[in-house]
Amino acid sequence: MTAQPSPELRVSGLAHAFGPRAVLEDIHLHLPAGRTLALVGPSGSGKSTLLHLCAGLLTLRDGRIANGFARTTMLFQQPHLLPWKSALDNIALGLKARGMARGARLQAAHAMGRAMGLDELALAQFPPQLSGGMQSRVALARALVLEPDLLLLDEPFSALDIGMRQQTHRLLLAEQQRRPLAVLMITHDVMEAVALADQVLVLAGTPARLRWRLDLAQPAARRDDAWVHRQTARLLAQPAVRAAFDLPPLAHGVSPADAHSPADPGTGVAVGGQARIAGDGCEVAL
Ligand SMILES: Nc1ncnc2c1ncn2[C@@H]1O[C@H](COP(=O)(O)OP(=O)(O)OP(=O)(O)O)[C@@H](O)[C@H]1O
Repeated sequence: MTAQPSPELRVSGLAHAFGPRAVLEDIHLHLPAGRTLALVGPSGSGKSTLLHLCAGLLTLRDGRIANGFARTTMLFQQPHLLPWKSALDNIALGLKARGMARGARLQAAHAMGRAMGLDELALAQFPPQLSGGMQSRVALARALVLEPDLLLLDEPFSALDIGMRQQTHRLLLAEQQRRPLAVLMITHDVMEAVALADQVLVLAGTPARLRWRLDLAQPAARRDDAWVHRQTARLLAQPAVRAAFDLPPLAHGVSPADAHSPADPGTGVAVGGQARIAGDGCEVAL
């Protein structure tokens, strides 16, 4: 018997335009099962457009998107909960749409809601009675209860405070430890990308292209705040990344090596150009 190949999402040579306006150009990415890929970039650089193309919500103009995952679910910035249904019923909605019997779907929704840190009271309440953080958890539970193997995240944690955001990150990572869930996320928060992702891609320009790729080998569950701060500082010290975000060059004498972590230096690569990585002994030219 031959083993089934592991599913993956592969984007090759993607380009997109809205009318005459070219938005994305020459985009390549690869997301295997169980991994997390984060897209960061300035506002208007096409992150949502790329995510929506991967979700099949927009028609691809050029290039190829091969999504080998069987179940893809997308989580939006707004929780989009039904206000007249309890949190529990909101979590169970997708299962209902799948035709699962009421008893079974409520049981599965209850277990996922509890795993997402929602107590009995919260599960019985209606969305307007819940805090923004709890609403986000309900939305995450509603997505995860469908057991997607690819989760597309369109900044769903952006409205959360830092503590709530970190708790939600832990819940997501716990789910990824349970099963090989692949995550493609976009975020404005470079630190969030570095905290969660195995690979960070920086998108910028008009039309936007991938400008930098950072591979992080340290498992996300083992990254602490200090590690995340160091890696983020190191990423933001790269001239190509600074240019992407329109940040001024660093003052002379400040080196990305200052943020070097011997435990896991990560590997940064300028996409489509020469890359010279200071401080980690890794030099890659594409
Ligand atoms: N449906 C649309 N029709 C026309 N132009 C669009 C449409 N959707 C997005 N755009 C334009 O495409 C560009 C990329 O938008 P997109 O929302 O993908 O960027 P983004 O990086 O996600 O931005 P942000 O970080 O602000 O959410 C922007 O200039 C935007 O105005």
